[in-house]
Amino acid sequence: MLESQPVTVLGMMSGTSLDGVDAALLRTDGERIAGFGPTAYRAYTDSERAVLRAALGRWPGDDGVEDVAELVETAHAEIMARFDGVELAGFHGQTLAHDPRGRGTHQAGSGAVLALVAGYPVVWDFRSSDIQLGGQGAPLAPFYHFALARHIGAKAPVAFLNLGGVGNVTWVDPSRAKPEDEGALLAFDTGPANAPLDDLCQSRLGLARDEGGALAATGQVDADVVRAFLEDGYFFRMPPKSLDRHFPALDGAVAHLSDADALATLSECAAAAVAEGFAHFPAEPAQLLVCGGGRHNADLMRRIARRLACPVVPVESVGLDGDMLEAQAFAYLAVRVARGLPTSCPGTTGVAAAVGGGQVSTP
Ligand SMILES: Nc1ncnc2c1ncn2[C@@H]1O[C@H](COP(=O)(O)OP(=O)(O)OP(=O)(O)O)[C@@H](O)[C@H]1O
Ligand SMILES: CC(=O)N[C@H]1[C@@H]2OC[C@@H](O2)[C@@H](O)[C@@H]1O[C@H](C)C(=O)O
Repeated sequence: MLESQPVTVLGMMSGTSLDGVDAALLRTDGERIAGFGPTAYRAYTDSERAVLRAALGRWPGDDGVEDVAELVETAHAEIMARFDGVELAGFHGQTLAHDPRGRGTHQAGSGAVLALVAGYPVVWDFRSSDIQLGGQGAPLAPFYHFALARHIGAKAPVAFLNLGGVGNVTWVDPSRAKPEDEGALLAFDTGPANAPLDDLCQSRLGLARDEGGALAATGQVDADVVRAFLEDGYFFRMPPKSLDRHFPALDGAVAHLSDADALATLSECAAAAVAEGFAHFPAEPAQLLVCGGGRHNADLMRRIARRLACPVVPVESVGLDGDMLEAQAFAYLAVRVARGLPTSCPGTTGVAAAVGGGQVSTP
């Protein structure tokens, strides 16, 4: 176990949007944030992304999964080589499938391989033990959100929203001493966010995304589609709850619409899902701090803000880096795992009691 002194830890996240690997250095003792360090991004090439996309929904042992793991490890080894002075790393891996109450969760890539390549310990497989103990295995960033809320000096409850391929929110009461204390955190996945937008851009337009939401902003929302979407059972479940990247209720839902109308409608669905999530919060947050690539989508941000009473602002407004926050989260969680501290609790994943998830692999 590490001493309770800050260490220099590298966090790496390859998210459900399949855009690339984010990496960030953090100085932390796993409780307080002592400082932020350099960051790096390694985009997947079009052909790598096609391989990842084709592997979505696959489980360990399925055809081709070992090749995907190797692709993920190679991309991460490349980004690790760009950092000096790293004492420990947190490696999330690439989620290919997530079914917490069924087959479990599958993050491709081995931290044991990366520890050998890098020559320092790597913490990985963050989600399995939470699921084994009855939790959702996601979201895991909330313990880091708690540390951030205290780091920015929040005095009243605030909420973080990550707009990745999937959306997830964390309501934080910064007056509690520890993240696992009752009432400190409530977190869950809100619903699909950018993934359906990207998938539509890819399949209809051959584009990776709708830059800034420009095309969606010119479209008309089909309110019937949004209404039907909100009738999905997911929105009637009490949190904590988590999602796979694939949200079946949206399959074919906008097939009858023009490109612009389809994007506007999917964007409105993502915003409506966030607003539905707000209804579960114990109290209105002072502000909604948004991270993840979706905060660059002005159309989506406008739609979310229109549906909420509190200010909706990018995390940059409180001095944080919204593109690297999840990578930092896995750096922070890695130190917690190394120190034997919990990384999830009933309020974040629904696990029966606070638990630390993750394996530590040494070179
Ligand atoms: N300028 C932009 N305009 C529109 N969308 C954008 C922009 N920049 C990023 N995005 C979208 O943000 C997403 C990437 O965000 P991010 O890297 O936070 O997601 P992720 O970490 O892969 O996903 P998750 O958090 O679900 O694991 C992509 O879906 C991309 O289309
Ligand atoms: C299984 C999985 O990879 N889930 C991701 C995904 O992307 C966003 C949302 O769904 C969240 O639950 C989670 O990632 C973040 C980093 C988390 O665990 O907090």
